[in-house]
Amino acid sequence: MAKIFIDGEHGTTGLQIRSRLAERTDIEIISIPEEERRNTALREEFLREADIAILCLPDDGAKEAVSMLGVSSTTRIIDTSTAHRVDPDWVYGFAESDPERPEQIASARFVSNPGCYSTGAIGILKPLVDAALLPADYPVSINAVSGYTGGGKQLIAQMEDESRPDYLGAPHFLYGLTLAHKHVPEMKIRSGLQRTPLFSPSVGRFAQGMAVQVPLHLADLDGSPSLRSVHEALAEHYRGQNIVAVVDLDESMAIQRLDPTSLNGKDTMNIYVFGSEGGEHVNVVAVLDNLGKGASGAAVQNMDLMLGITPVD
Ligand SMILES: NC(=O)C1=CN([C@@H]2O[C@H](COP(=O)(O)OP(=O)(O)OC[C@H]3O[C@@H](n4cnc5c(N)ncnc54)[C@H](OP(=O)(O)O)[C@@H]3O)[C@@H](O)[C@H]2O)C=CC1
Ligand SMILES: CC(=O)N[C@@H](CCC(=O)OP(=O)(O)O)C(=O)O
Repeated sequence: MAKIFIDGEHGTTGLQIRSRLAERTDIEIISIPEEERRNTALREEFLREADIAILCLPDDGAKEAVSMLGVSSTTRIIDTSTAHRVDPDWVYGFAESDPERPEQIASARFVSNPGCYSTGAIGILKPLVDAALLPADYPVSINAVSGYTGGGKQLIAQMEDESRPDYLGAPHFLYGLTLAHKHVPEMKIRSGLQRTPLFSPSVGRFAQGMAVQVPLHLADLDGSPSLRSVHEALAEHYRGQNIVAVVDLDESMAIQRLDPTSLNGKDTMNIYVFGSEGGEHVNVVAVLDNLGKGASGAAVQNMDLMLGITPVD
């Protein structure tokens, strides 16, 4: 039976992976006690013992775990941090990106789990670049709102604990205001863009959930496609899998308000195409749970692919 070690299992992403694996009898979880979570010697022992280590640590902790294992170890790694997401030696673990990706993940030693915002943005942008609709030098803007668990234990405490001196009382705040968020290189490279996208993130006073919007000028896309052509390209890309759904165009057209928490607790993502027939613009929006397809759900999906396990519904 494959041994799984979640390094950082007592953090936000780690706990969610743990709960997804709680009922599984086809794998063995090797678990570090919470009070020993920063015991480097014990972590190294568990990292070496595991068949797959899932790193749920900040970037520096993830890099440290990889270097502790060294090249001779056979432990396979899924890293949920940003540390290896544009590293060419790591397989980017977005299984729905292209037809070859599930097999590449299945045979990889090193898999980098996509970021939460990046899953929404790349999930919209890459299929449009691949379909030769979105020019790689298009000046893309990405606007997003995340639930506050996206900021891990630190932001959760700041949003929930009113007694803290750094308590954040805002119902919604913008950040990344200089457009230099750490996810930008990942979004650019993994979407196949040549021009750096403008990314404007924000956080709302809700724990989980996320909406990522990419508004586009139809006339500046290759071939000036219609709204329906953009929808069809996305629907075609995601045909034949059950994680990313491209919502029916007429159904999308009827939506007036979109709730970023609508997929909470699920490991799937919805993509909506908005606009008016014959209009100038298309607004493509992804909704996901930042801790589902945006992190822990995707990590479990990648683990199953690496173990050759087909999940049962
Ligand atoms: N939250 C989210 O929505 C998403 C998070 N991610 C990524 O997942 C990773 C983990 O994030 P998240 O779960 O939110 O963070 P948390 O801060 O909630 O949890 C991190 C955990 O790792 C522990 N830890 C930190 N540094 C070390 C270290 N050097 N050695 C051992 N343990 C350590 C922390 O312990 P302690 O309590 O002592 O600090 C904590 O238990 C990050 O890289 C993040 O970018 C990815 C996608 C979405
Ligand atoms: C709301 C919030 O603070 N979000 C985090 C990103 C979430 C995260 O941890 O980043 P990854 O998904 O790439 O790992 C941030 O902006 O830094």
